[in-house]
Amino acid sequence: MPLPHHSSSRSDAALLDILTGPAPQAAKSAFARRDAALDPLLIAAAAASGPHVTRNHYHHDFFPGVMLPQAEGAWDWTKYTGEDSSAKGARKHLAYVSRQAPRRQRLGLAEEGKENDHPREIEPLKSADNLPPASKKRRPSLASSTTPINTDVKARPKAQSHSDFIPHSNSIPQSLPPVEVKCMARTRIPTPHGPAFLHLYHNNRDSKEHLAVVIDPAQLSDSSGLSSAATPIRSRSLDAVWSENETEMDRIIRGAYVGRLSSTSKHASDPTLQTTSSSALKDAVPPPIIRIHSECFTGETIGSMRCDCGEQLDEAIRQISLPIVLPPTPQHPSEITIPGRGAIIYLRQEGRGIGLLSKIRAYNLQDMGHDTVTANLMLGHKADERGYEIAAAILRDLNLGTGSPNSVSEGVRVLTNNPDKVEALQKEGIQVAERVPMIPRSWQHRKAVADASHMSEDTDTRLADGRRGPTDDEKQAMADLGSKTVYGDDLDKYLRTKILRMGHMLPLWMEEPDVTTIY
Ligand SMILES: Nc1nc2c(ncn2[C@@H]2O[C@H](COP(=O)(O)OP(=O)(O)OP(=O)(O)O)[C@@H](O)[C@H]2O)c(=O)[nH]1
Repeated sequence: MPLPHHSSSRSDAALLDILTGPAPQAAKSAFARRDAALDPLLIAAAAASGPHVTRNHYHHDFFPGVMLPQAEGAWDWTKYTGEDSSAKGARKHLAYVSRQAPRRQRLGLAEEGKENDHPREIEPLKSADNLPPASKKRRPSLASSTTPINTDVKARPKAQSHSDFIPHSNSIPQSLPPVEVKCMARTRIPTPHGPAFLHLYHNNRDSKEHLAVVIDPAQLSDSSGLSSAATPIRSRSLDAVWSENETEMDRIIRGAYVGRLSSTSKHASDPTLQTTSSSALKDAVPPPIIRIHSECFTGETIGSMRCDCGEQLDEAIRQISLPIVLPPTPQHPSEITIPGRGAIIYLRQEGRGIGLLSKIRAYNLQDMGHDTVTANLMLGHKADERGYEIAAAILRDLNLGTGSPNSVSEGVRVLTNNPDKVEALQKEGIQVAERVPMIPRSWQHRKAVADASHMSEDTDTRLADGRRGPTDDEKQAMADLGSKTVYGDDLDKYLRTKILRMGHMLPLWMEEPDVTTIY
């Protein structure tokens, strides 16, 4: 059957003629034409119209097929010798020109702004389609907060306070709207430590998809949570009604359901239902553990042993999932064990907010003898460019640590060694009941081995010699505690700098005569 002759195909053909046909005489004087078989500007335009590329992706300069000799129209790079065929013996100088605007311009950075402090340029959230009406209760003032806190901030080294490097939230330009977050989707993720529920968030501050990993047995319960020992951790924005036309299936597909989703069980959540636990055990349940975790491609994806980020993420899921033993009470004379619960807020802040490209450059500086702080400063970055306003907004959306009557708990326990995270959350009105230290696994293993065998003489000698590789006993202990354990000189240097220059609240075990005192 002959194809219908559409006007669009005529205009396409005309466009093709203009692009590839002989240059008309009139145009010659006005514009210089580019009639090369492969016009680099056209290729650049095609590449630029591809999927959105953020500065944290590694696609810059990617032109599909150009490097492949077999690709149609591609330059055969296997024939490239570096010699200029037109000028015998002369070396061809290929100018490399970056197509990226200067970093500040690309990010729209205010002179002293942080990575997360820029208004989102793409599809900003409208408050109308975002959150259900927030509680009228005012956020508790920090000054009036009486919650005991074990942050031990005073113990931070005086020599180089980390807060010198991190701008505080009051440095955010006044013109920025308050942070709003919306949970776009949620799903169940089985992990080696038990089930978790991944929540994906959009926000009005940056164009990154930040995440929350929620661990809470109530996520699998079909009931509203009234009967469970603790109030369930649920996202207000996810459970809200998004539109009048939204069907039950729409809600379920985006994750607004209760219980375990299966072919026979599909129950959309009911945003009007009260989810606060009425259990007598409620007050005995300790505050949930939360961790604010920054993305680290190298540590989490390729198992880099330069940092402990990969193991920290795994360790956080493990610790939050640990069962909680409730002590006996007059109402419940015997111990009760309930599953662990809490959340990890996973922020897309690669390299403490400087991005993967800069972090890779920083690693090269570190290999040349500079520490992680100096390397950042040498590249024109701050030691730490992270902000935690979005993390606090996600915690508020999950009703964690807000202190409001329907809050999951009065406060939260924060799994971190970084005092700045604690301070930042408190400034945002999150009630921090306690800081839980993150002990590097290699230290935990040494402690475990020391406890078990009182340290073999061999290990004592090894430590006295300043060597830090694990013995066979320690390796066995590592296998018991989890396989993703990192150790080595690079990591030791990194941890040392975090303690000495960034104020991280960990004892400097390398200089402890007795390693059993690392706690
Ligand atoms: N710039 C830079 N970033 C790094 C380096 N090593 C790890 N990171 C990043 O640091 C972030 C994790 O920060 P950490 O300092 O390990 O931990 P923290 O989150 O501040 O503190 P904790 O809560 O105690 O773990 C991730 O985004 C990593 O990509 C490094 O050498 N240079």
